Amino acid sequence: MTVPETAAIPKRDRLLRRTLRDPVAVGCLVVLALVILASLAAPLLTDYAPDHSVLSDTLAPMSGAHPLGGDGVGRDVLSRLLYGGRTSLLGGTLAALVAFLVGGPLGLVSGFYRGWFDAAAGWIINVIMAVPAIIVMLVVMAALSQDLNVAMIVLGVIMAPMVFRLIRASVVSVREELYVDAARVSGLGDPRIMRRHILPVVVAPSVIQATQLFAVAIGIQAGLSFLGLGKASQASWGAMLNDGFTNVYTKPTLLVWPGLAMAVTILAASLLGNAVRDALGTTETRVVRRRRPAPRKPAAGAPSDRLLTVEGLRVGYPKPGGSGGSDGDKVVVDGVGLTVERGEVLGLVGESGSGKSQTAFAVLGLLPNEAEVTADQMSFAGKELLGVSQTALNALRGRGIGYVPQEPMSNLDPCFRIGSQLVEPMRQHLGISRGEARTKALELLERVGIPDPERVFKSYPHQVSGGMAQRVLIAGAVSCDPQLLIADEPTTALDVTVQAEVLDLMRSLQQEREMGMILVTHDFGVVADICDRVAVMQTGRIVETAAVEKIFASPEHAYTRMLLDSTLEGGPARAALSAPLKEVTS
Ligand SMILES: Nc1ncnc2c1ncn2[C@@H]1O[C@H](COP(=O)(O)OP(=O)(O)OP(=O)(O)O)[C@@H](O)[C@H]1O
Repeated sequence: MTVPETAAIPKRDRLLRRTLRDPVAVGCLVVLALVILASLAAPLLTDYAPDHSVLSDTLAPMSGAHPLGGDGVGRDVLSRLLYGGRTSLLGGTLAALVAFLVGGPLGLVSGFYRGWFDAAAGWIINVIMAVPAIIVMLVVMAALSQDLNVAMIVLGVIMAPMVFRLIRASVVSVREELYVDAARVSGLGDPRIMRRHILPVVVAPSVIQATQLFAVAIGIQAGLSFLGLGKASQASWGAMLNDGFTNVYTKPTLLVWPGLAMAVTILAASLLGNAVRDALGTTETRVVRRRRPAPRKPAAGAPSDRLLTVEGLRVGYPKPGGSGGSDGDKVVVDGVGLTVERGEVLGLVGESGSGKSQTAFAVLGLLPNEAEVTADQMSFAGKELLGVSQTALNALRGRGIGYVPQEPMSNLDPCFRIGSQLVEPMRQHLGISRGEARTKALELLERVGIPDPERVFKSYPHQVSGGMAQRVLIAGAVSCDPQLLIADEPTTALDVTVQAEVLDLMRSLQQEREMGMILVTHDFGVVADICDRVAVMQTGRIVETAAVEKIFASPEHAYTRMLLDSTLEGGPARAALSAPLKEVTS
């Protein structure tokens, strides 16, 4: 289990540097820069004001005085082209900016928090979309202002739904990623999760959208001025097109210059957007798992060594098309009770679908929003877990309760180096400096058996093996010194030889730190290796809880016997561990 030697760690180049490697992007940037510079430098490049009209220059040919000639009313075409560029660039920028200012935050909050805010924002967005854009802009211009910039601000509001939908969809897909859940489990708060995991994913589609909106807005603004709207003193490419059409038979070149300017600007903006998207790369979406806090009873006083107390835990989901009442729920955890003492490992075993993960997620507060969670008691170290705020849960997760997931790769954010994913939760929970967190992270990586911690620290998740990634997650889970570790089938996704090593590591960490641990598994071999007590689950209920020796020696429940029989008959022999196994009798 080493980082592949051939996989040199690539530099995470800055966006600009990566974009500049694309010749198309460089060409587009040059074109846009020239258009912007020429518009800004208009007073230096021409002596004529854009609305200065000289009768004798009407339809004047190209000359030294008028390099692009005169238009239908004797104005200098070059001057109007340059000053018109200002109007178009400003209009495009205003519309895109307003669309993002309105749609961006709404999409972010809606996608992240969903619920009533999402419903209300969706309703407002639908109303905006139902509004006929051109008519509204015509009315605004006719009734309120002849200023094209005002029309562009209105256009920005009208285009905001596009931004809203794009950003909301991006946020919804990424907030359901396992690594976002993992960040939550490690106790990171919403603002930090949003900044680190959500915003980077939103940037790429936003850049494309911004360039498209910019281009569309330039086209619409030209259309408005082509119709004769806007102040007469406000030079624009659309007004130039209008003048060109009026004189299309006598001087068709009047159409060429504004048409060319618009085409080049819009094309450059669109191609630049594509190039930036390519430089940013795309993101994939993965498995869905969400969480929900639920209301419940206050915690009763807990014995001093008792870490976790769960009594009467019930998790249900509304059946599709059901009435929504608890009677119509599909119950997946039904009256579960369990306890974990300091330094104790509790195995939670059962067949697939028996409710083991749902029980673990209920304790972590990571169940989906639609889950109905109730319990007579669910407390950690005397603190109630049900019905508490997300802030309180965030403070607890990572620091009080650590979590080791089943699939290591999907629980690491592919966009960030491993080191940064270890350092952030430590800085937040332990209040230590970046340097201290880095040192601690390197020590932890070494402790979990990673041979070259410096190198792995700087690696991206795709550069390490599955077993290595699981070690990284174990290091992360114990990094803030939790009292309780919840491990959900931590070795299932690993190959057999690595499974034994990872189990060995978890056991030694648990013993050395005197952590309580819940080990979710369907493997009695794992139970024998590592657990002190076992709770056997069948169809959402715990049917038997006993010391591991007792379970193997004299299982009481028929289901436990059936599970043991199926495990012991012809099951593959497990690899030997470096630490001694628990003595079990069968
Ligand atoms: N969001 C959900 N909506 C409805 N039912 C769900 C949802 N999530 C899980 N379930 C159901 O809950 C039951 C218990 O699932 P759980 O994941 O806890 O099983 P498990 O014992 O951990 O199995 P495995 O070992 O396969 O993970 C399953 O029948 C599953 O289909």
